[in-house]
Amino acid sequence: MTTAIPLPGKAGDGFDPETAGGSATGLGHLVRPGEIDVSHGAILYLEDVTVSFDGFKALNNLSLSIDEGELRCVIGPNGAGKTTMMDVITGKTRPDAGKVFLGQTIDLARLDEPSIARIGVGRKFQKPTVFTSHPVWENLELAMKADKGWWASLRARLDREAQRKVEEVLALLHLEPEAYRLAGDLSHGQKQRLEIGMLLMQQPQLLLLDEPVAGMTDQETMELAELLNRLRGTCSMMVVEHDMEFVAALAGDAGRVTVMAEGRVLADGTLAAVRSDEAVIESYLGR
Ligand SMILES: Nc1ncnc2c1ncn2[C@@H]1O[C@H](COP(=O)(O)OP(=O)(O)OP(=O)(O)O)[C@@H](O)[C@H]1O
Repeated sequence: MTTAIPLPGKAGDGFDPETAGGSATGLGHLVRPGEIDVSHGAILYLEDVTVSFDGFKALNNLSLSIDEGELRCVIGPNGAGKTTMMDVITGKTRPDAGKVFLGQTIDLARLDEPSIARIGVGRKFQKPTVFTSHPVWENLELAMKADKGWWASLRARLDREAQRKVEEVLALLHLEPEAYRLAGDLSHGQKQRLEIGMLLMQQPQLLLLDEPVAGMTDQETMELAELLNRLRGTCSMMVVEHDMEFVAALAGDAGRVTVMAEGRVLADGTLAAVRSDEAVIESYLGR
């Protein structure tokens, strides 16, 4: 199955099918703009990824894959390499070795940060970054317009399309009553939800969330868990988090949780399985 995504696909936009696609990787065919090949089920595939900082291996032969539509929680002690992994996926850090693929054919290790964002990988950092002096709805509209290369030529369509999309995302975020408030006046939890909404405006295929509930109240934490659960099926997600209540609300009984330690996967399975894993108890969760 292939999934259509809005790609700019024009000269000079940083996306190069020759280097992104199959001819460069030996996978047999080129990636056409607008498609992510998830025919083997995986939206993200990392194999033996290593990143060294002055000889220290922040990632040490890290291998993992995420299925299309999956919501994967990643946990692990400080310094396990979770942020470095996200840096590699988003093109912020180049791996010294290993494979990093979006779908079957898009070699992320060969693309720069803006190109990776544009082909559908959205990233949410820990701190919310919203346009505080603009109303909530305008933050969403601006996020859509930020994808300027593609939209500029579709200006007439943009207004209708943007309005529909803003309304849809506001409803999804449960921020309709706040639509006309300044983003700077929102609570911390609402700002975090708004920023996720800004990423959704760009229709990501894969959303990476780095410790999204840090600093949130319990209620805000559960509201965010509900939002991410509502997003299931619309995009694949990887959530790095230390808050185990939040992880439990996302993973449920059957969801897969990956535990990282020392730059690699220490354990992987249901939350109950990793919680009872001796190595995980030893290195992270404690008794
Ligand atoms: N730019 C860098 N230069 C040197 N060392 C780095 C750099 N970035 C990360 N590291 C080191 O790599 C290791 C992994 O860091 P990383 O931030 O990826 O871990 P983490 O699992 O995200 O931790 P936390 O849960 O605290 O956010 C750490 O020991 C960190 O000090």
